Amino acid sequence: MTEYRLAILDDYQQVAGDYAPWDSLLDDGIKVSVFSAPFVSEEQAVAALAPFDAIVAMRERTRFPQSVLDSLPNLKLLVTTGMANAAIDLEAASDRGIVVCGTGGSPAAAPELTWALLLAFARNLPVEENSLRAGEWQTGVGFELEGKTLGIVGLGRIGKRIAGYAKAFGMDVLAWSQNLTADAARAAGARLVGKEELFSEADIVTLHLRLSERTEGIVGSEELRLLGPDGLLVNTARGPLVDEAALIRALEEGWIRGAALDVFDEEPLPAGHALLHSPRTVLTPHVGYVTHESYRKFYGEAFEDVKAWLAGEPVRVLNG
Ligand SMILES: NC(=O)c1ccc[n+]([C@@H]2O[C@H](COP(=O)([O-])OP(=O)(O)OC[C@H]3O[C@@H](n4cnc5c(N)ncnc54)[C@H](O)[C@@H]3O)[C@@H](O)[C@H]2O)c1
Ligand SMILES: O=C(O)[C@H](O)CO
Repeated sequence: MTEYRLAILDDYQQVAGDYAPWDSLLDDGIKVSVFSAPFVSEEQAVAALAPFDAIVAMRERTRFPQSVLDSLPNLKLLVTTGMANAAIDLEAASDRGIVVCGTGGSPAAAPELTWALLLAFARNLPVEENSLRAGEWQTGVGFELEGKTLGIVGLGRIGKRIAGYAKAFGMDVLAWSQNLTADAARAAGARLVGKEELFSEADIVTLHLRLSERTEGIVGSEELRLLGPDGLLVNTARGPLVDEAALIRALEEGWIRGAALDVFDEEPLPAGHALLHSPRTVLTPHVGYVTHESYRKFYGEAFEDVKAWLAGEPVRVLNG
């Protein structure tokens, strides 16, 4: 039996072992090593991962550009969680004959976190909780969602669910993205408007676009000024959709009421970062997908991918 080496990059919550019996792969001739700390540089990743034939990489923390892939001479299988991972150069992997696989995810995880952030901001939950623990009773005054207007930027899988939640809360729903049609917006319970109208009319704007050259920096000073001093920006999609310097300025100078954010330009968010100290932010550390249900899918299906690949059976190939 050929012996393979599998690396599991378990550098988020270190829970891979709770969701799949990795050690049992030894019976199939696979020796498993688990890495629980992130590789902060390409050099570190290459030095640690060069001996491995297969890698399971949790989301996008470890980057696999061409330079890294070309330096992993044994690599034949790369499994990422979810069906898209912008940190992997799929073309370079194909050129090297590396099979890249994905897994499903839990569709409710990110929408529910988005709604939790929105409600937490609206009702000052972090402030109320901190002050209660510090011995105070009732600190701020919140606002209600019913009757407010929500602007959704990107009406894909997550944006559509958010439109449904907003309707259930009695909100008016506007939507915009570069390729959204009026019919698709209507089918989701939203009204298609222009970008400018969305930012000027909405009380809350929530971003649900994929990040690409087309969408990077899609929210800048102009949009933040249109959102206005009562407006809230929510971003659980990707940090670079927003011009972060403009956002910091908007928060410092009160162009907007605040921002509820799960994603950032640089992750983990560096100590001392301006967003950490703003009284106008509610923040979570990129945990939109971090639920037992997601992890069961991520690791369970990654395990199945490895087993299927070993058996020469079809796998969920991303670069096929
Ligand atoms: N915070 C988290 O943990 C978390 C969890 C899951 C998803 N996300 C992010 O949420 C966002 C929305 O996810 P989704 O599953 O709804 O996405 P989706 O694939 O359904 O697409 C969402 C929107 O992005 C647009 N889009 C698709 N490909 C694009 C491209 N190449 N360039 C520009 N726009 C493109 C689509 O037209 C649509 O409007 C993504 O950025 C995703 O990475 C974050
Ligand atoms: O897009 C996703 O699946 C999450 O943001 C994790 O990277």
